[in-house]
Amino acid sequence: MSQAAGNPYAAELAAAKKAVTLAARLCQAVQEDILQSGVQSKADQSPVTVADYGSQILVSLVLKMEAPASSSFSMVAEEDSEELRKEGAEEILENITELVNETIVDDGTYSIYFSKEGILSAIDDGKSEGGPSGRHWVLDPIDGTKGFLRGDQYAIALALLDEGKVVLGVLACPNLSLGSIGNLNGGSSGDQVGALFSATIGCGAEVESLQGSPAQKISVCSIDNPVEASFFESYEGAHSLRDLTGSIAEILGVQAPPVRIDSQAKYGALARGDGAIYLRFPHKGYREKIWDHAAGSIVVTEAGGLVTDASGNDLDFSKGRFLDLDTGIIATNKQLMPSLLKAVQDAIKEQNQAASPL
Ligand SMILES: Nc1ncnc2c1ncn2[C@@H]1O[C@H](COP(=O)(O)O)[C@@H](OP(=O)(O)O)[C@H]1O
Ligand SMILES: [Mg+2]
Ligand SMILES: [Mg+2]
Ligand SMILES: [Mg+2]
Repeated sequence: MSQAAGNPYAAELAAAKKAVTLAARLCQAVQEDILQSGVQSKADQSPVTVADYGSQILVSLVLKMEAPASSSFSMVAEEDSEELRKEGAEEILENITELVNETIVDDGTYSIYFSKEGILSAIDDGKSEGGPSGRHWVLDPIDGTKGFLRGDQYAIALALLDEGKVVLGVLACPNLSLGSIGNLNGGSSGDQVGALFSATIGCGAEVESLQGSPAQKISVCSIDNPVEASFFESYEGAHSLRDLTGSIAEILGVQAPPVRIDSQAKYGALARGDGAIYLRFPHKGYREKIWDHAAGSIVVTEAGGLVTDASGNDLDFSKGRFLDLDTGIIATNKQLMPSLLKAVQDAIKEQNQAASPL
């Protein structure tokens, strides 16, 4: 049964899929011709490209045009216009404007033209604070910008929060193969690239090709012996503590080396059973943002998996732009979660003892 049947969020799901598919087209065009000159540094020194901004504008445009306006539009998104309003940013603003207008014309659905001022204000559509009441779209226009710049994995990640809960998520992964990327479920369409994952609460998770193919139900792997498991983690060493993830894997008895890829493509791959575990342990003091996990986590939970913090608590997306947790995030299937949680606690204890021996 497809997610469309009996899905209370069917219209929103259709709008979300259309939005990330159009944004993916823009991102692919930019990645093919990476505009190094178009890479900006944000105040926290993280990279942002014309494609991050362009993707954010296209997603908000499509959602405003297509999603039913049951209440006023609210979106919690990663990018804002601050850097683009600064002196010296004229050229990049010009590039974004051109890129967005060209993508809209090529697509042909909308007769809309953005001025530069229109571009700036469309980016700021994403300034909502979210929270526990009402509906809020949650967008990461390019998750894994570092992977995007390297020509590797990235995702356009869009979710819908309803009364503080994630009720829908879509993940466009333009560089992810439709076949398995792990060694667990030996996919058959390995050469085809461009995956679109989607999930709605209570309706399961699916994957289809970004080019448009019938959606197929997906589910997490059924491994219950950690020795047979493999785990995903960030490609970027700075995004997760590898000493800790290494000792968790060792305690569990995981034999396979970690699969390191960028972005929420990790959640998508986990949801279709390419690997069994996802570990993410940022350095102390790092605050996780809701757009880095909202879409990915519902894709995994609707595929039958679990996503929790390091103590086993559900992630709480109702607290605003940040996730309120100070440990890490782990995801796996229901069979492995108890032993994973124990291994996480043991590894953290070991690490704390090593840091302050009696
Ligand atoms: N020091 C850090 N620790 C953990 N995550 C970080 C980080 N610095 C940046 N990030 C986040 O890691 C995301 C990428 O995750 P991954 O490592 O799984 O590819 C980034 O998303 P963006 O690329 O959207 O900025 C960013 O939000
Ligand atoms: Mg970023
Ligand atoms: Mg991100
Ligand atoms: Mg991003």
